[in-house]
Amino acid sequence: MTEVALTDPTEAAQQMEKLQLQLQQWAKEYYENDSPTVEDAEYDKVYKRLQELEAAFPELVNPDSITQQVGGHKTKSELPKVEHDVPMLSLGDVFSMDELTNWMVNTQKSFTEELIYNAELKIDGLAISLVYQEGLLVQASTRGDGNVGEDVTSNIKYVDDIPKKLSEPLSIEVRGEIYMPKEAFVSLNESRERDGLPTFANPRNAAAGSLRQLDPLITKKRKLSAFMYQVVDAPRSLNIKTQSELLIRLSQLGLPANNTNAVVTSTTDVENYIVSQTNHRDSLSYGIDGIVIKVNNLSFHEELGNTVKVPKWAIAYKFPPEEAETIIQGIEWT
Ligand SMILES: NC(=O)c1c(N)nc(OC2CCCC2)nc1O[C@@H]1CCC[C@@H]1O
Repeated sequence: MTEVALTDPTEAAQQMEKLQLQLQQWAKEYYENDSPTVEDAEYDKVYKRLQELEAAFPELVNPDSITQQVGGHKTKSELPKVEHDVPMLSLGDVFSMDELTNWMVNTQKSFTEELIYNAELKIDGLAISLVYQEGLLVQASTRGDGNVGEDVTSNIKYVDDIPKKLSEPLSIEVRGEIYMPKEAFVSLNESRERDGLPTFANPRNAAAGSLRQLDPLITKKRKLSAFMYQVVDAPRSLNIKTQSELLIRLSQLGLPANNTNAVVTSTTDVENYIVSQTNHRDSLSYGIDGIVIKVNNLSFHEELGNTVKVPKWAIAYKFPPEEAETIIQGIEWT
């Protein structure tokens, strides 16, 4: 729509107030939920319109306007798109031991030999794909919708954990989770409070918001880390047979892999692992939102296959949402 040139200051003030509130709402969605409801282009258009009105009526500019905050507005991240040759799947969820047991019983049905599982912490971050050619990192991309993600190659070089060069000249695609350590999250939000900027709702959103930046120097200022847990077509590309071996191999290559996994067979083993890791959760320097149980034998992954969105050979046991400190704990028992 062509904007009508406003001449009446009262009308201009009302329009500026309306645009200001709209932009603040969109910025909040982007920062706090990492789930913007508008395309970047729409945000830019409204932002520019507010700037035009502020230029035409400088006496009406609101000092709290999003245009007046240093870096307050979103950097428009129209990152280039990357198509994933092998879709980056999500994970099916279960929320109780009963459901998890049912899943394990069902999965076992497809095999005569007793299945062995690899239990892993479910890192609360965002999934990433890293393409190495002859050992050199050539591309990094986010999962996106599973088929198309965003190219974050220029930002990933500021994630210290991720090597630019593997210890062997391998050409592989490695996948894992980018996360923001708990401490980095707290200090980032403290500095944003000080600067009057919107804070991030949780470390996962902070990691997503920090990685998916058009300006790599913003990513550079944010402390991001990573744990890798998959190599596409590992049996052929690495001659690896199990998930637990894969995690060891990733470390040997110089990639960050989480070593608190456990090779388990029975539901009792799984339950013991879940209980022990739940107790250990608060002492971790990073957020976890559950436990991932995977069939350890990689050749069975092909046999079990995937649905459109999730693998049939893995499941996520999700922790109950963290209770805010319950009142009881806050009461000084006399
Ligand atoms: N967040 C994690 O710690 C994690 C993990 N330890 N292992 C996997 O295995 C993948 C392999 C194929 C599908 C799931 N996925 C994880 O996170 C997923 C990635 C995308 C959605 C979940 O966050």
